[in-house]
Amino acid sequence: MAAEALVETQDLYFSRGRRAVLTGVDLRIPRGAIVSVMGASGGGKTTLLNLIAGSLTPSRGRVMVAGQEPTRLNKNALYQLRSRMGMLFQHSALFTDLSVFENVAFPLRRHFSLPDGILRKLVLMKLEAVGLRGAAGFLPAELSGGMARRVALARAVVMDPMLILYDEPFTGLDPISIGIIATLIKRLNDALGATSVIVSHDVHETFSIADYGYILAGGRIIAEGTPQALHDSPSELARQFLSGNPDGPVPFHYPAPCAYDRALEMDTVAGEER
Ligand SMILES: Nc1ncnc2c1ncn2[C@@H]1O[C@H](COP(=O)(O)OP(=O)(O)OP(=O)(O)O)[C@@H](O)[C@H]1O
Repeated sequence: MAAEALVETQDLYFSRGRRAVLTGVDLRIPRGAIVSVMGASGGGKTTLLNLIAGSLTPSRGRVMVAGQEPTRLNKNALYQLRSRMGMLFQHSALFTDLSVFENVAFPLRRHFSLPDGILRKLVLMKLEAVGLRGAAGFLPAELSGGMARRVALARAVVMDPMLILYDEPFTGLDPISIGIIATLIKRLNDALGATSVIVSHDVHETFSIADYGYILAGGRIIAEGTPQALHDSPSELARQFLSGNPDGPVPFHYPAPCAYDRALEMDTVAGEER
């Protein structure tokens, strides 16, 4: 991973109230790469994407995107930086009362005032790239889940972003649609000369397109490397996650805060004594 980093986090901490979500995350995402972030549910992956997008502010440490710290930028500069990022979330989040064409056109209309002909060409080009030019006039309700995800992908890349953030892009899709989305992520990253970060639980599909991966657990990175190196990782946690094994270092029970746990125990004891 010698290429220049487009995204870098250094000693990144983030807390929600008294709960530490990220505790010292160092991550490096080279320009042009597809990098996956995996880990157990609640491990802070979406939080990490939000920190990269500048929607959350680190409690400590920093996030650099294209040499800038998003949360130190003024409103205008952050808006400019965000306009160079595309985001795709698991629920596709299409505007239900807008056509497929208008959904994809939305970011362009918001940021630029383009002549109709150019706007039309840009939107249809992206719909063509995801194989849905023929569905331009449909409403989201007329699309299958896989088609809706492809429209959301076209919308995420309509501004030719330098960075594309994917949060669970495969969730809820059938195997064929998952394969199509994975292929499109790779193809679009290469065609646009972009950089992609994929948060996903789908190890097989994500590793089929990722150049490098990180595994988050307990707020830290516990393993990193190429997909092959991660499969061979000596970390028991990493192996448990990648194999989906219910038995291992990741506990089944969500840890209750100590005071609450003690209070529950005392309640039970008191109840038994009565
Ligand atoms: N808006 C919020 N307010 C309070 N706590 C939150 C909020 N969003 C997330 N959290 C907490 O932050 C922690 C990390 O959440 P996050 O969504 O980043 O995890 P994740 O790794 O993406 O999980 P998953 O794989 O289940 O989507 C969790 O403990 C979650 O309960």
